Amino acid sequence: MEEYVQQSYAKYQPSFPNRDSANKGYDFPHFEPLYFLEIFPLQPGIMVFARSVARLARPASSLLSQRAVPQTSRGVFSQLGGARGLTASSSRQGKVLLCLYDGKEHAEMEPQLLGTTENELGIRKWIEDQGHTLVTTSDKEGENSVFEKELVDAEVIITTPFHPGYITAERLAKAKNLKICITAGIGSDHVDLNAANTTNGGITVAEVTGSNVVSVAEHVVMTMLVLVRNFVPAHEQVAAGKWDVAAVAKNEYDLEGKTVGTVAVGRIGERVLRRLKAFDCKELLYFDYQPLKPEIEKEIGCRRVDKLEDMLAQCDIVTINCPLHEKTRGLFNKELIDKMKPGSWLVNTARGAIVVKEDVAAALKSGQLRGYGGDVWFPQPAPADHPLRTASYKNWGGGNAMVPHMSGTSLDAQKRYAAGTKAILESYFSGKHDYRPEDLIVIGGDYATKAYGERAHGGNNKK
Ligand SMILES: NC(=O)C1=CN([C@@H]2O[C@H](COP(=O)(O)OP(=O)(O)OC[C@H]3O[C@@H](n4cnc5c(N)ncnc54)[C@H](O)[C@@H]3O)[C@@H](O)[C@H]2O)C=CC1
Repeated sequence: MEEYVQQSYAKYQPSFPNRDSANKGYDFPHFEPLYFLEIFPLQPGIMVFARSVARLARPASSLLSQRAVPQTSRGVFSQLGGARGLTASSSRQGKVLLCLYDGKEHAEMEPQLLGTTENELGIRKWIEDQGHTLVTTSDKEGENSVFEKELVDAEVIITTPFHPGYITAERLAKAKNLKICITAGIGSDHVDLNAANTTNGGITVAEVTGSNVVSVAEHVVMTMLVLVRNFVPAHEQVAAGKWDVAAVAKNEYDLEGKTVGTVAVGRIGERVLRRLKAFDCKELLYFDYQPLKPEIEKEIGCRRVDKLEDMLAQCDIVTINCPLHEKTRGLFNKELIDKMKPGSWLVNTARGAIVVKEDVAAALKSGQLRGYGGDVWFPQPAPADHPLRTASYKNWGGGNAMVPHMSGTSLDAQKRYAAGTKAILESYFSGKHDYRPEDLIVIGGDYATKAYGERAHGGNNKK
C-alpha cells in the first residue's frame, strides 16, 4: 500500500490544532469554512446558484454534459494541467460518473446543498477545465438507469451514501474502464469491496474519512434524547391541537442514570461517548475489536466489553456505529435483539442493512425494544411500505425516531465532503495517488483499512 500512499493531504489539512487527535492514533480532519473558500475561490454559493437556476429547468437524469474535448485543446490543457500540478490528466482525460440526489427547488433556495445533482459538489468546472467529462445523475436503479448505462466507460465513479449508486459485482464486471470509486462522505458499503479487489486489477475505493463524524455523533445523541424523552408523539400531540400530559409522560424517561453502549468505537462511536459524558449516564460501554487506548478510556470514563451479547444485556440504550460488511449485515436480527435488555432503545445511524427491519418492527410491537431511531435504511430511498417508517412501541404511537438519511449531510458536512472528494480526485488525476492513508478502503487488490471487519489478510495484518 505504501507505494500508493506517498504523503498525506497536507493540502487540505487544517492549520489549527485538532482537539481530538489523541484518539486511537487516527488523524481527525476538521475543516474550516475559510479553507473551503480556498478550494472554491469564486464564492461557490453564487457561482453554483447561477448555474443551478439554468439547469433546474431540466430533469436530473438529463443533466448530462459529455462535452467532447477536441484534440487540439487537450494540448492546451496539457500545458495548463502541468502548471496546475495535474500533469497526468493531460494524457488521459477520463469520464467521471457522479450519482447524487436531486435537490429540485431546494437546491435553488440553498446553493450550499452541494450534494445534489444541481450543484454537483461544486466540481463541474474544475473537472471540465482539466479536459475530463462529468456525467451527473440521480437515476440509479435497474439496467436501464442512467447510472448503469454510463458506468460502462466511466473511469471514476463518485456517489454519496445518502443516495447510493450501488456498485455490485455485476455492475463492476461491466465497468471495464473503472479505476476508482470515491464516496463523497463515509461508508463505502455500496461498493462490493471484495469484487472491487478483483476487478480491473484492483479498483481503488476511497472515502472522505472524518468529514461528517461530528454531524452523525450530534444526531445520535439527539436521537437518544428524542426517544428517551418521548419527544415525537408529544410534539405531534400539540401540533394536532390536543393536550394530554399523561399520554406522553407514560413513556418518558431521563438519560441520566442509564447505561449506554456503542457497537464500534471508531471516529463516530468515540465522539458519541465523549458527548454523553455531560449527561451523567450510569455507565458508558463499547464493543469493538480495535480497543481505545487505556488513557482515552479513562478520559472518557468508558469500559470495553469483550462480547457483544454481554454488552447488550447491560444497556438501556445501544447505538450502532460500525461499517456494514459481511460480519455486520443483518447482525441485529431477532436472536440478537432478544439478548438486549427488555424495553431498551436502539439507535442506528450506521447502515440500514445492519438490522433486520422486520425483526426490529416486531421487537417494537412486542415491547422488547422501547424505541428505534436513526436515519439509515436499505435500500435507499426507502420504499413507502418500509416497516420502520411506522413501527411503534406496543402501538402506543411513540418509540420511532426515524428520518431520511440526513445525519451526515448537514450543510457543514457537505462543504467538507465536497472538498475532500475534490482532493481525492486531484490525487488520482495527478497520477501521484498521494491519498490520505485514512481515506483508503481498498487499493491494489486489498483492504487498506482495519475498519471493515477482522480479516486474515488485508488491512488487519498490515500493522
Ligand atoms: N448516517 C450517516 O450519515 C453516516 C453514517 N456513517 C456510518 O458510520 C460508520 C462508521 O463511521 P466512522 O466511525 O467514521 O468509522 P471508523 O472507521 O472510524 O470506525 C469504524 C469502527 O468500527 C469497528 N468495527 C467494524 N466492525 C465491527 C464489528 N463487527 N463490531 C464492532 N466494531 C466493529 C472498527 O474496528 C472501527 O473501530 C461508517 O462506516 C458508515 O457506515 C458514517 C458517516 C455518516
